[in-house]
Amino acid sequence: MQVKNLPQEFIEALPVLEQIRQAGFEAYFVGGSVRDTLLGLPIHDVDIATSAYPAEIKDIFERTVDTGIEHGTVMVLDHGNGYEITTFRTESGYQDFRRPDKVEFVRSLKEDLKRRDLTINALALAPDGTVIDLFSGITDLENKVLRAVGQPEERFFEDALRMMRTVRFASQLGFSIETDTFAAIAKNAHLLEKIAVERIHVEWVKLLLGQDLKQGVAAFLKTELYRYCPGLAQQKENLAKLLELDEFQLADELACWSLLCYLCDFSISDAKKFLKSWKTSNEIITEVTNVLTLLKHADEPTIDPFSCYKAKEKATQTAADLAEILQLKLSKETLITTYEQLPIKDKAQLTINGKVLIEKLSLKPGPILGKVLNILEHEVVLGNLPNQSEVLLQRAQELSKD
Ligand SMILES: Nc1ccn([C@@H]2O[C@H](COP(=O)(O)OP(=O)(O)OP(=O)(O)O)[C@@H](O)[C@H]2O)c(=O)n1
Ligand SMILES: [Mg+2]
Repeated sequence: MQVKNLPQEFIEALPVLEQIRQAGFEAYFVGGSVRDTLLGLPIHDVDIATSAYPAEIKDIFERTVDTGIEHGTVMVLDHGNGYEITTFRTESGYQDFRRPDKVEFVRSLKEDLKRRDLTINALALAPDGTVIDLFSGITDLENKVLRAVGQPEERFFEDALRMMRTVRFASQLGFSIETDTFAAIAKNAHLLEKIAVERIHVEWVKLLLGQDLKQGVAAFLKTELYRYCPGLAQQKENLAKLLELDEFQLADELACWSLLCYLCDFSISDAKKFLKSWKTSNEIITEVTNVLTLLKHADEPTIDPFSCYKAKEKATQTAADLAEILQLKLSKETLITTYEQLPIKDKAQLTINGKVLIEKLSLKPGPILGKVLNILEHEVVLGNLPNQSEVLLQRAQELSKD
């Protein structure tokens, strides 16, 4: 097969491949960018593989950085963008199911491709556009099949994360998993326990953001990979609720975690523990908490404006999107409109503040002042008082006397 029009990202990298070839070595584009090009999808990282050893690459180019020299990866800076160039390699002795005991550099493209995870990821693209397809990856792309290269179990023993990658691709691409590959995942799902949660996290979020999430989730459940993910072992039925929903597409990581926590019916403190076990960022934990607090009103037709004010824009938008996906009684429109109609979105927008109250009303800093400000904020947010300084000062005066 021949790719006629190379994507711009590849065209820009051609001088790098050309320079390696002129030095007498082979060089190809490999990995996800080749797969995505053949699928007509945008590409995000350009990986280059070569028969030249790292030391040889460093001789060929002037500006290089040892970004992953022990795996055979050198970054070349000579041609504008930085390009990661990895020497063809084979690996052996995966005693811990995640890293090879030994990486060996080789001169043969075939040796390199045959230790890659899936046939659709084991394609190489030559600078002239020729696709090197040694494992029928193109047929699998056409048939929308995810098939491990060679013996599936061997590939998953090499790196157990590949099992999560496979279900992630099922979701991203809407492909089905070939029978033997599927059976090998089901048999070895427990090996996922050997994998760092940070790596599983990346795949899990990509799975949930996939356009064919149901396909990915169905495989995740059926292979029982879920049993070896943090906090999900007891959640089979709740996860299966994802399969019952109408078609939907999640917007971002916050939506993913919020939806999960909601479907699992986690309390705020359970949700925090769950998210911590996945090592999500503190920002995600805070925002998910805000979304779940809003969704406590899921069965009510309206929501009080102060709840939206407290949750802020991002969480309200996310709760609104989930309200639509879950077809809650509390509708998307209600959440959005309630937020948009807030007289103020932030305390800083109040026409008075502590300093003003101290100056104009001779109030003293302390709990009373704080309480007065809170009441004013509340009443302005609820629309009970206009956000006008004279009105607020007058009300503050009354309140401070109480
Ligand atoms: N556990 C892994 C990770 C990666 N690869 C190989 O390395 C390539 C690049 O890996 P990576 O960028 O992590 O994944 P992509 O397949 O490119 O997917 P994405 O589009 O998400 O980057 C893969 O295509 C595959 O050939 C592999 O065999 N096993
Ligand atoms: Mg990639």
